[in-house]
Amino acid sequence: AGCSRVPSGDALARLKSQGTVRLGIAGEVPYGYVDEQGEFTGEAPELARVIFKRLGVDSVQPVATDFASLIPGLNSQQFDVVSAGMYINKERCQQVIFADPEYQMLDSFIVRKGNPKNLHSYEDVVKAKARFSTGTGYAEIGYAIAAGIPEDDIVILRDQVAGLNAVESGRVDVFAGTALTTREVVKKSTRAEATEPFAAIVDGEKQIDGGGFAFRPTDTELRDAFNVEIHKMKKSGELFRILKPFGFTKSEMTTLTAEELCR
Ligand SMILES: CC1=N[C@H](C(=O)O)[C@@H](O)CN1
Repeated sequence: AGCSRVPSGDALARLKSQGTVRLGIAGEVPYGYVDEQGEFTGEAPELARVIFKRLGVDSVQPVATDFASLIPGLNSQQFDVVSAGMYINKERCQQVIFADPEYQMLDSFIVRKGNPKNLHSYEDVVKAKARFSTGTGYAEIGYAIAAGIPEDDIVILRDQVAGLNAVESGRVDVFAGTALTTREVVKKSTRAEATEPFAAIVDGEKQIDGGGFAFRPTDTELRDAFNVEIHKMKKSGELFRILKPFGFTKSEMTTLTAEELCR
């Protein structure tokens, strides 16, 4: 305020003086979304509310975009953090920095009821020559390619709701997403179901993903302050209490670190 100056590198001081932090979300239940009452919620925004308050930033403000635009939107200042449960991986770590993950997760498919093509893995999709889809910018694109699904055959959809519609209408056989995303979105459907969660296989290794908050590469102090809080919440059990109402299980809590997931 007034003539006091906040150094551009000090994101936390800037957010404190503004009193609000803008959270990038992708309209994905239960990670970050606006609910039927018009309330902004999700595991990541609810976690952000608690942590930023402790850091001295009182309010959070949503900025909705599609998943593929989260990293570009962060780096072009459209919001201050990505609050969408984004999987931490090597490619993304070259563009943003991550807090340690708040959860770990497997993948799953949305398929037609009864799973007529018997699809339980990316390898099954290849064998059955099934029509495969996933979301724009999703990590699952890479898992499909790693399993041998031709890149040109992958149908890229806006989000999991578009995915459900495409499966229900028979336009595609499968939509891949996080196990939690698929199990949430099929709740509204009588014509589609989610498969059991499974691990994608990349370079012969089973993939366990960890999702966390992303920050601009210059905002290391903000990221570090956020990490201090998240570690305290892991220790006390508060993290699981916040995530549980969004459908997370104990087995989806994690000790993985951003550092190891970035490798
Ligand atoms: C929470 C989430 N994670 C995956 C990813 O990070 O690419 C995608 O499935 C999109 N949504």
